[in-house]
Amino acid sequence: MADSFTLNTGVKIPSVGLGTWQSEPGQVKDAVAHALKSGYKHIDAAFAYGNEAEVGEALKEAFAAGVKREDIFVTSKCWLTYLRKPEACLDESLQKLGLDYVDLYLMHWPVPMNPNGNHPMIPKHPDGSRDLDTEWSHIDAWKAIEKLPATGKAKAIGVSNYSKKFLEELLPHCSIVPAANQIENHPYLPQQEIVDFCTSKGILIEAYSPLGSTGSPMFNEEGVQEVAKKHNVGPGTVLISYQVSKGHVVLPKSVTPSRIEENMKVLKLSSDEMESLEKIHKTKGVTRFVYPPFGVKLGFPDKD
Ligand SMILES: NC(=O)C1=CN([C@@H]2O[C@H](COP(=O)(O)OP(=O)(O)OC[C@H]3O[C@@H](n4cnc5c(N)ncnc54)[C@H](OP(=O)(O)O)[C@@H]3O)[C@@H](O)[C@H]2O)C=CC1
Ligand SMILES: O=C[C@H](O)[C@@H](O)[C@@H](O)[C@H](O)C(=O)O
Repeated sequence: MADSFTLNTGVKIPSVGLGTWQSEPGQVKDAVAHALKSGYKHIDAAFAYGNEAEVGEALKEAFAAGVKREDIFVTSKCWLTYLRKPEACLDESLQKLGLDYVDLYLMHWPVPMNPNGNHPMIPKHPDGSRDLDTEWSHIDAWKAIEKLPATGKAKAIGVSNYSKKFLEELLPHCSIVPAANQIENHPYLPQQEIVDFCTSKGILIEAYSPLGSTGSPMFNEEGVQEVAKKHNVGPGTVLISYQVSKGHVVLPKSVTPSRIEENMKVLKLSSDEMESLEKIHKTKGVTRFVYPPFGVKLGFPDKD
């Protein structure tokens, strides 16, 4: 199975990366340290996760112990209240991570939010709805992000949570085609439409919430369990291997040492097994586990 894929910049990206969303301060440093000791070469971080300083502590210790910066692939993401000035968000992330550059920098969602609202991260209107920056489009945001590779602070740039509809809007305006689109992906949400579109444009898919997010609900799916039984592995290994078999980077999150190790295991699944996993959503229905209430249509067929 592929240990890495190649971005449209020509740079390799390790196929499995450690997720860090909701990895609590007090736990995330140990999780990243354990992952790096166990052989992970890829960490998925974000400004919005509020834990990049601890991720940075683990990286710093690993580098001091002999791990080379150039052997680790680090992703961060520009938060939505910074989409008018992404370099400022990147600078804050770099400072916290203790790095001079990230390997990949993503627009977290194509939804600019008011940078001068009542909260630095999730500004809201008095009625509780999210306070969006309606004068700044996701295309304006991408144009600002396109300036970052020239600074040397982001080796590659990409997007996250882009539907086919939004990418079709964006691509005609791009000087740099996004290197990746990080989207939710698992057998209840294969998103084949956006996957095929990205593949046709040379945009690599990164699968987030591959286990179904918090509490790994996809572990309960019988179709996944059946394949797991055949290989005498846990359902997580099947869910992770499913993504790598599809040519996707996969980003399982865990703060539990044994799970962090388990999640590195990638199996070759047969075409029959892949077919059975691909079919699950047709009978069990489509489920999207991560969909914040932005109050805008993001163009995903299951949400329109
Ligand atoms: N771009 C975006 O908008 C988004 C990006 N992401 C990225 O993708 C990553 C992964 O997605 P996420 O939503 O965190 O969810 P995951 O699908 O990775 O599931 C994480 C959950 O599964 C549990 N778990 C992990 N491994 C195992 C295992 N082997 N056995 C049993 N349980 C397990 C974890 O528990 P525990 O930690 O307690 O072990 C946690 O509760 C994120 O951390 C983030 O980096 C995620 C969502 C949105
Ligand atoms: O990466 C993880 C997710 O996208 C997360 O950052 C968002 O869902 C955020 O909590 C929000 O409410 O908008």
